[in-house]
Amino acid sequence: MSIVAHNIRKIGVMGAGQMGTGIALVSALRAKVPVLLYDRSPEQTTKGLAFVDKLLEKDVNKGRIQSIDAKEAKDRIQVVGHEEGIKGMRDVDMVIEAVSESLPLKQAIFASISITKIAASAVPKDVSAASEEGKKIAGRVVGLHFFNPVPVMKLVELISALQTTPDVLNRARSFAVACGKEVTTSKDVPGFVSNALLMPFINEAIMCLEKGIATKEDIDTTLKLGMNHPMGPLQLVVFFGSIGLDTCLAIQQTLYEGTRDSKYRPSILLERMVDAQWYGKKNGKGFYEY
Ligand SMILES: NC(=O)c1ccc[n+]([C@@H]2O[C@H](COP(=O)([O-])OP(=O)(O)OC[C@H]3O[C@@H](n4cnc5c(N)ncnc54)[C@H](O)[C@@H]3O)[C@@H](O)[C@H]2O)c1
Repeated sequence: MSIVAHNIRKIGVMGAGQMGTGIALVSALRAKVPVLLYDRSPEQTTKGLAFVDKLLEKDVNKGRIQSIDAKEAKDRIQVVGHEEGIKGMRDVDMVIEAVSESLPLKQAIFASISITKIAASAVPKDVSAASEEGKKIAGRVVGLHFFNPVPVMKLVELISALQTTPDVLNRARSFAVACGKEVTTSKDVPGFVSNALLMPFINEAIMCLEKGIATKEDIDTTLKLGMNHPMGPLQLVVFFGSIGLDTCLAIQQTLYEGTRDSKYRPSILLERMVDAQWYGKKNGKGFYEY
């Protein structure tokens, strides 16, 4: 596939949490694009910038980049002040949204985010989604699914909404490539490819444990040594640190409800673990003790 020029001269990143700062960093360091970073919490922005400094310093110390590259990358990231807020993002070619989900929506993270729905909601109320103007507005929305930690994980999953124009899709792909990522494309389905495969895999491993088919250690060892996975599914389920079993359950429930396919039924043991508030690494107790 030929790569089109992304023609992105400046980006805005909304949210300076784990994902937002990672995205700002790869955009500034790899794609060498100026970044405007905005977070509703100034403390979070300060924390995010300190994290960027730490990662750049580590790259320099390990000889992966020169200190001049680190300095230039850092200089490309500018914080949008609180007074300006979102309006400070006016003159950018692309805005990447990486804010936390609101609590009711949090239930749906990763699995239910319909890019098509987000694109439709970009159309102002007084404009018809079927009009030329409506299609043009919604056509500019595209899904770029980065993985945590962004500077380390090599993948970006690219998701086209029903409305996304081919030009926007191609430019988004080029941008992700410029950020040093490999890009895969997924249709806009619950979980995209990544979580539609990963979550049932983890859920099935929990079902094996629930049915007493094998011990947790044996389930993990089977996949590690037999299939060369870097870690077993019950270790992986909490590897994401801040995520945990509660989020896994929410994703699995969303896959189940979003597809109405019984193969996605969440394991009862997973539900009970969450009832017990044993979420994994993030609070110290899960299938293993942390
Ligand atoms: N952490 C992961 O492993 C991971 C992986 C892939 C996708 N995601 C998704 O990426 C998004 C961000 O996740 P994260 O882990 O970086 O979360 P996070 O909680 O670390 O950071 C989110 C940031 O968004 C800010 N924020 C919230 N509402 C805002 C608003 N209206 N305007 C500006 N800033 C706002 C918060 O202050 C916070 O700093 C979420 O939607 C999450 O589902 C996360």
